[in-house]
Amino acid sequence: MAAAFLLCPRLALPLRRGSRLLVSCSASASSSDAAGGVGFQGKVGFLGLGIMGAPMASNLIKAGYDVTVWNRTESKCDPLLSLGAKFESSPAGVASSCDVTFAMLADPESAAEVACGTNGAAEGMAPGKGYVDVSTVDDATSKLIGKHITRTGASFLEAPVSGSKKPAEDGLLIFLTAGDESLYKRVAPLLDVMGKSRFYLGDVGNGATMKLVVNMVMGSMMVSFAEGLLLSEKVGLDPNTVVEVISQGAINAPMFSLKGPSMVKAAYPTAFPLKHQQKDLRLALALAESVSQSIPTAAAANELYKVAKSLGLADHDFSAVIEALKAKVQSSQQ
Ligand SMILES: NC(=O)C1=CN([C@@H]2O[C@H](COP(=O)(O)OP(=O)(O)OC[C@H]3O[C@@H](n4cnc5c(N)ncnc54)[C@H](OP(=O)(O)O)[C@@H]3O)[C@@H](O)[C@H]2O)C=CC1
Ligand SMILES: O=CCCC(=O)O
Repeated sequence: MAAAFLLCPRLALPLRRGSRLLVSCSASASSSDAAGGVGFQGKVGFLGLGIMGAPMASNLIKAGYDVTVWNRTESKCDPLLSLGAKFESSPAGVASSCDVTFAMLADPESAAEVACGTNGAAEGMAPGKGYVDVSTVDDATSKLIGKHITRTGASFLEAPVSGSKKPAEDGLLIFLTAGDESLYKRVAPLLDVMGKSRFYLGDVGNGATMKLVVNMVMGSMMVSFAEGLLLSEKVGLDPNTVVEVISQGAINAPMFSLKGPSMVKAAYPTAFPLKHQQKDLRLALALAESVSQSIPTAAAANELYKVAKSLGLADHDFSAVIEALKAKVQSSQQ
């Protein structure tokens, strides 16, 4: 059914328009966007300048937007300020001085604190403004944040992202949005600066849930890959060849080709911190529990990420989970 597909110009891939999903893709911030709007007019706030937030905000500044930033550790604002960003000393200050404010925080606790706490973004919100939370959280947290924002008269959109540090730097993220559809359309030009595609998934909670499902799969895939690399070494194969063979076959995934060579060298330069992957598995397990769904593979993977954290690897890349497997092998040999 040719009519069911859109062609994404940046990917040259067919994208399916499902009955509930609106999948859009557009090439630049200033061009007309696929939702029918024009480039975003107004001031943009950005809260949370970690591995993901810093390059996302940086891309907005480079695209010519008027961006105001805040980060708990203030010094992380400096590189953005040298690119031309403005600074506010609290999330409330950013929200009150901007038309739309994005937030990219570590976890449910920090996302809720920054949005709803003292001097939080909600204190600076008002009718006509928008809040877009791009952090990975659970649906209950997203709904809580949405409630605090919308009771000020402002609009709320959740928009967690697929894609890691490099796609964030390259403006190639995938946005999983849900919530206020008119805010979605309004910020589409901004999403298109930071990403290569965007999904609108309906009610608040659907974006958060979609993100957890995707990261649950990713966390388990990484553990399985790590097991394969270790097993190959144990039986006398070259794990580099395993990476190469996998890259040419049906189970090829960019993640394996990207992380495999450094995993073989026991190097884990952080793109996606292991502590965040474990957080996502923990949240996915709670999600599964809420609907009495069994996810035994993800549960086993979660245990390994917990072991890796206890080994001091929380801030390493999540591929460092292979070290938890190595530790298990060592302890079983003693
Ligand atoms: N890295 C990745 O590949 C991806 C990450 N994500 C998700 O995006 C989010 C951010 O990830 P990432 O940038 O990697 O994480 P980082 O750990 O690099 O950054 C976390 C950010 O949250 C802030 N923060 C943490 N705790 C608090 C708090 N209590 N109050 C205020 N601010 C706080 C940090 O501030 P400070 O600088 O002061 O510590 C920092 O700005 C997470 O939800 C993650 O799961 C999604 C897709 C990919
Ligand atoms: O949440 C992190 C996702 C990382 C990725 O999609 O590569």
